[in-house]
Amino acid sequence: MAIFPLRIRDLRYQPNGREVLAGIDLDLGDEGITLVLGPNGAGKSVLLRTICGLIEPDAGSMTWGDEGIRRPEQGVMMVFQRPMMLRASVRHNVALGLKPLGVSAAERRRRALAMLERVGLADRAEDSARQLSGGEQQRLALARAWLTKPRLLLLDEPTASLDPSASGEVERIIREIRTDGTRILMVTHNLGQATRLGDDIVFMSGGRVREHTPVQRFFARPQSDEARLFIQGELPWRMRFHGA
Ligand SMILES: Nc1ncnc2c1ncn2[C@@H]1O[C@H](COP(=O)(O)OP(=O)(O)OP(=O)(O)O)[C@@H](O)[C@H]1O
Repeated sequence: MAIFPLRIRDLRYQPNGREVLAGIDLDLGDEGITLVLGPNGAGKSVLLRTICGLIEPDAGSMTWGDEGIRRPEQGVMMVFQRPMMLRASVRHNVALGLKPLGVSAAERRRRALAMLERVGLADRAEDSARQLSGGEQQRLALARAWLTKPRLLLLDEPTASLDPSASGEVERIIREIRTDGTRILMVTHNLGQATRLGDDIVFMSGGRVREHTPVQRFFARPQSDEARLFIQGELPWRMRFHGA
């Protein structure tokens, strides 16, 4: 079942009256990597969690595909900045996502090992997942999501605490996942990474989407003063937290 285009209209999340999402409008087609940029507290993580179904919005609509499905039953996965690792081997942790899909144990093992090859963790397959470094855990989490062949993958700052080499490895895997046909929506604070990976940029502040433009245009000719100041690293704090 087609889940794109995803159409988000006037989406609001207001816990205790606080406007965390203040009327999000966003359209996502079925291809590419969209990077979500914006200052701390803009609502980027909350938007991803809402799209994933982890947060119930207070108002607005989110419809998937031309049939306007309210929530797809499968095909949407999210990887967090600090991924959850079961107290089990790397291989078991990767195979985890296949269990609910009814894949046999032998096939889960085969596919998990093949996937570990692709993310450069084959030699760690039988090690404890919790002993992996931060970068390796992030690769494991990407492998776990990728194995389920999601249509949409939501990534919340996947390289936030990684060194440049580990970040580069994660970026390579993200590109491969995209080439494999998965649509990606990813939050980052790394503007270099946004230019390397992104097809388009969603710029958020104050719980709203201020711009949604192709990556080159965003950096060459930002439409709003806020985006221009953000790119220059000069967005004043009051705009960061309260919107324009
Ligand atoms: N359940 C909640 N109840 C109240 N406030 C919340 C809740 N969830 C998030 N917030 C607040 O909403 C704001 C937006 O949070 P969010 O984590 O989405 O920001 P962000 O843009 O991802 O920021 P950062 O770049 O720092 O990760 C924050 O001020 C956060 O404290």
